[in-house]
Amino acid sequence: MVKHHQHKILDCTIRDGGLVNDWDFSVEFVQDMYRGLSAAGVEYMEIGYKNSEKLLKGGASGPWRFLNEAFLRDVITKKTDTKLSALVDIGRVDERDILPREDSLLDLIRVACYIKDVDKGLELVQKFNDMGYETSLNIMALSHVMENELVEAFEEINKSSVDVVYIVDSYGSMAPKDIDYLVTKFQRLLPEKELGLHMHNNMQLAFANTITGASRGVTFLDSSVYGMGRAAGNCTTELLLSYLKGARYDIRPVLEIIEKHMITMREKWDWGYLIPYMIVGALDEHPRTAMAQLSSAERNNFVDFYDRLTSVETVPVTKG
Ligand SMILES: C[C@H](O)CC(=O)C(=O)O
Repeated sequence: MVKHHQHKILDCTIRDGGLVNDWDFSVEFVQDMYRGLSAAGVEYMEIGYKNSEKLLKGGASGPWRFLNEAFLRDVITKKTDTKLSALVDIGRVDERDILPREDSLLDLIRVACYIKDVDKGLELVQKFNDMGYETSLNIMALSHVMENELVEAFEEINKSSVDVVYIVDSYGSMAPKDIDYLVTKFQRLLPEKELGLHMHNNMQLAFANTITGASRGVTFLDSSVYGMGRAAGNCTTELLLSYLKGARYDIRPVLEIIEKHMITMREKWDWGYLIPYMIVGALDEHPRTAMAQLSSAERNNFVDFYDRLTSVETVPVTKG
């Protein structure tokens, strides 16, 4: 078994799960989630996005997409040892919306970016660090990143103040051998940074990938309760808690959240093991086509969907 004490579980159900249901979570659910994760010993809960409504052509989304500090104080009336984090996207966050850490309930701000925007991501990181926050840089879609792009990014990251650098498998296409390879590379080239893993479950490997990273010394481990996250979802919090065990963790409060809230949610919204998500994971592609397929009348025409994605006319041109 992996020693648990160096790891920090970061549960991102509200943030990543919000991509499934347009952040249609009740306050009661989020409060139960925070209480349950705290009782379970989970170190961080990501309570949403801190993007700016002004910078996004919104649609109707719940408040967890554009977190507001006053609202947050009404929801989280008693802060526990479980720290709170929020995610921001490059170009979608208005830094003026972010209070200094001492005036905020948030502890950690995570900056999501693609490899081409690492410089912009690090500028934001610097600002948030200066405001007193813990920070992470989450490099998305790593399965599409070229070696030379990574090496260039590492040079900038090494010079930066970022605390944690995340390996993100946005397309859920990675396997444990890829995690081995990437973690070894990140550890060698970013010796002073803590590492994190955010895995999607298209190939049903998110848990295997996460514990592979944990056994290699990755400290920040993302998960979501009942795997609720975009498309095939994430490594599940309950599996991670059971596997890492130790005195600090207790799975029971998380089972309570699932029983009370998430069985009905799973009936209402699609996430998890669905064939179109498996297909895009196997093809190492963004899940948007699978999400569109599942919202259409042809949702179960798997063969046609597969043929469309693999026919020569529709195969995207790859770089290099
Ligand atoms: C940066 C986040 O981890 C974004 C995300 O969920 C992704 O899969 O990409």
